[in-house]
Amino acid sequence: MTVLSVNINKIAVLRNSRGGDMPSVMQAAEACLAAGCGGITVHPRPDLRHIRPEDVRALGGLLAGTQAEFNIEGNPFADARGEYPGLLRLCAETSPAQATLVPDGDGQITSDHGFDLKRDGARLKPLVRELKAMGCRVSLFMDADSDDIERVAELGADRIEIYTGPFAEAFALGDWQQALEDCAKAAGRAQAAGLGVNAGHDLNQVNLGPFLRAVPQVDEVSIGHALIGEALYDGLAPTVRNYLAVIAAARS
Ligand SMILES: CC(=O)[C@@H](O)[C@H](O)COP(=O)(O)O
Ligand SMILES: NCC(=O)COP(=O)(O)O
Repeated sequence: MTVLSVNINKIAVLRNSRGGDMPSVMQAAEACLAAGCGGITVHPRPDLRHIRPEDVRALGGLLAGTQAEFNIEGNPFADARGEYPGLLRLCAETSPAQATLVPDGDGQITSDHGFDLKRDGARLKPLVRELKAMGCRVSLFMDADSDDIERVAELGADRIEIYTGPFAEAFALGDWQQALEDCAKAAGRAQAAGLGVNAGHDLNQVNLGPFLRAVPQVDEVSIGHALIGEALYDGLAPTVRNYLAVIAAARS
């Protein structure tokens, strides 16, 4: 069954807008876990606009006592600049089940592209090795139409995360067959190369079912923006359960 990992960045955005601890990132994670999600995802960024290092550490402690997976996403190159306790240091401190490396620029509003491994492969390789030595599964954020999928395995990583933003955008416009085919092809190539397949970005309760039916290899979806938005109307636990029902229906 495809695992649902809930990205709780947006809980932190709301909290940070006032300071204090309302809404609580920890309470939100506990509610998602109690509702049956299989993991919690966070994507700390150097500007600390949402999830902060202390959140990552506290979540690491919470997740360590459960069967659920902790997935930390982020740009591993920010560590080298020493500006904040970046992805590798946070992984060393919290031992997540999975580290997902994403080639974000610091100023980006959100992630909008996967790795170009011809450019970044050589400097990613030692970082992948370092994370694997910590015991993390390593996933690389990749565009669905990338011609570098097999290279992910050569770098020693375990999975790709397909960047589903273009599919979600095409779906909203009602013309999504090509984007979906690109995702299905990327998943097939990853599987043939011995890699697992994750997917995420702008997935929601409407586009998730068609996506999963077309891409049967998907091990995990990480979903945040839409899920937290929908939870404002329906509640966090019912919304998580709605996503689990979409996944179960697509996999039945
Ligand atoms: C890699 C990815 O698609 C997500 O991690 C997404 O970028 C969430 O980060 P934000 O909440 O900062 O948009
Ligand atoms: N890896 C994708 C993720 O964690 C959530 O992305 P989004 O649902 O907030 O767009």
